[in-house]
Amino acid sequence: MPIRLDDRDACFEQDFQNLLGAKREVSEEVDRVVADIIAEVRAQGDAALIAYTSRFDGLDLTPQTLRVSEAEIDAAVKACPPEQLAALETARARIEAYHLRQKPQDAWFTDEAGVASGWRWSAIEAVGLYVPGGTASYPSSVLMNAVPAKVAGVDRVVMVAPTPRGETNPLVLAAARLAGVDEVYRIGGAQAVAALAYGTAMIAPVSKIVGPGNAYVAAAKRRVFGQVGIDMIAGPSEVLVIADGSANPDWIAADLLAQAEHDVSAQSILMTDDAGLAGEVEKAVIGQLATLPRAEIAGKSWADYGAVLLVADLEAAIPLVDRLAPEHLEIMTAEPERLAARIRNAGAIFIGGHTPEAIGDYVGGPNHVLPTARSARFSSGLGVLDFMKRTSLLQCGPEALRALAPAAVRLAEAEGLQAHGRSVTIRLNL
Ligand SMILES: NC(=O)c1ccc[n+]([C@@H]2O[C@H](COP(=O)([O-])OP(=O)(O)OC[C@H]3O[C@@H](n4cnc5c(N)ncnc54)[C@H](O)[C@@H]3O)[C@@H](O)[C@H]2O)c1
Ligand SMILES: N[C@H](CO)Cc1c[nH]c[nH+]1
Ligand SMILES: [Zn+2]
Repeated sequence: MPIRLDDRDACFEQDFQNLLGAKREVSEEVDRVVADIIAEVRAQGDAALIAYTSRFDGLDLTPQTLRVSEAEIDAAVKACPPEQLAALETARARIEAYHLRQKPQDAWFTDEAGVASGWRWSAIEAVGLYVPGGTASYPSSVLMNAVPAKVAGVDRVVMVAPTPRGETNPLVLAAARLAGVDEVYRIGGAQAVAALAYGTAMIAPVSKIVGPGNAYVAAAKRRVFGQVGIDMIAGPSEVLVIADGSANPDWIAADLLAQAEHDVSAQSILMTDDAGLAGEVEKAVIGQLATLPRAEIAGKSWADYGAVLLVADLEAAIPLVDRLAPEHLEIMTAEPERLAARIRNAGAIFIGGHTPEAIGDYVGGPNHVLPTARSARFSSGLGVLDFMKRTSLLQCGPEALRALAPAAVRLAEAEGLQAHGRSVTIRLNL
């Protein structure tokens, strides 16, 4: 059973802190394993990739078969049912339209001192996309990673995705083709992250790695940060549903399970001011679990990490939501917009009972790669800006330089940096 907390109980604050502190993805053991894997890939390159893929994914590869060939992608596209390809194209077009609006503007202006300045955005040259594939395959995550990369103008988009026992969902490859991915490798886990970061004989390194994955992937991204950029920590999925008595308990249960079925480490939480609704949702979860093919995963996630939080009133829920900083927040209350406007920390907000998070997973338009493990306090979902960087620009003519020089020279003196001062004054014949 999931834990139940009530903000009217004396022990609530302690129990809530325990909930916040529960480690679902970063264990020292996982981190130790990941450190060894990264070291091994750096030392042994493709041989290590092949050995780990055999061990963790049950797939025997050679250096030549690490990469998925264009012919295999052609065959995969042909193997996909047309209605699945059409759904994929619907999703791609909607994701592209949403992300096109995120494209940033360059700027160039001259101020009152006659100094011209501004900034210019440019795409990162080579980016690695991690597409999870351990217990489920994610064509939708291919689109969510690759479409904004292409909108940003990334030259080389490299995708890695594990294929346990060599079984590939053809729609994953079709999505890669549709979104314009340039290279696809059938590797996953920490070893794939290490290969993207450091390169091997067969895989040229990239400058940034993005995308979600399990605890091993999240730990590896943390470890390679600095060698390459990373987007965020997008680990095991989470949903927090805030609901009042007006909400439908069956809908809530379905949404809690939709997240729980991702991973035994996923987390689904219900927060409500209605104890009757809480009980009905718990009952509905048990009923719906019985009919789910992934009941084992979803049931374990719900039992180990699920939670039902009772609050005296919904006003009290707002600071608790901000402290939880969930990946996904669903609001099913009488006035969901009012509550949504007051939340600061959430990766994505789904407003009203007719906006299930699953619509956002596939075809809503916004990105489904979102910060987990409370990192929505300081980071955002994947977007076009993650694939770009900003260069600042500055230009002075003789008059502008003369206008700025005195303050610059004084600051150089204050910092004891003579050469700095001279590099200004030498241009002014002072
Ligand atoms: N936040 C998001 O945007 C988002 C989106 C989609 C999926 N997800 C999450 O992505 C995750 C997908 O997980 P997954 O496991 O299905 O696929 P995955 O691709 O993330 O991980 C599979 C890999 O994990 C490695 N691994 C497994 N057990 C290992 C072990 N004992 N030691 C070392 N390495 C090991 C293997 O290399 C394997 O290839 C889920 O947690 C899901 O919730 C998150
Ligand atoms: N809910 C996941 C993000 O946490 C994304 C996803 C992909 N497919 C289904 N769901
Ligand atoms: Zn999902």
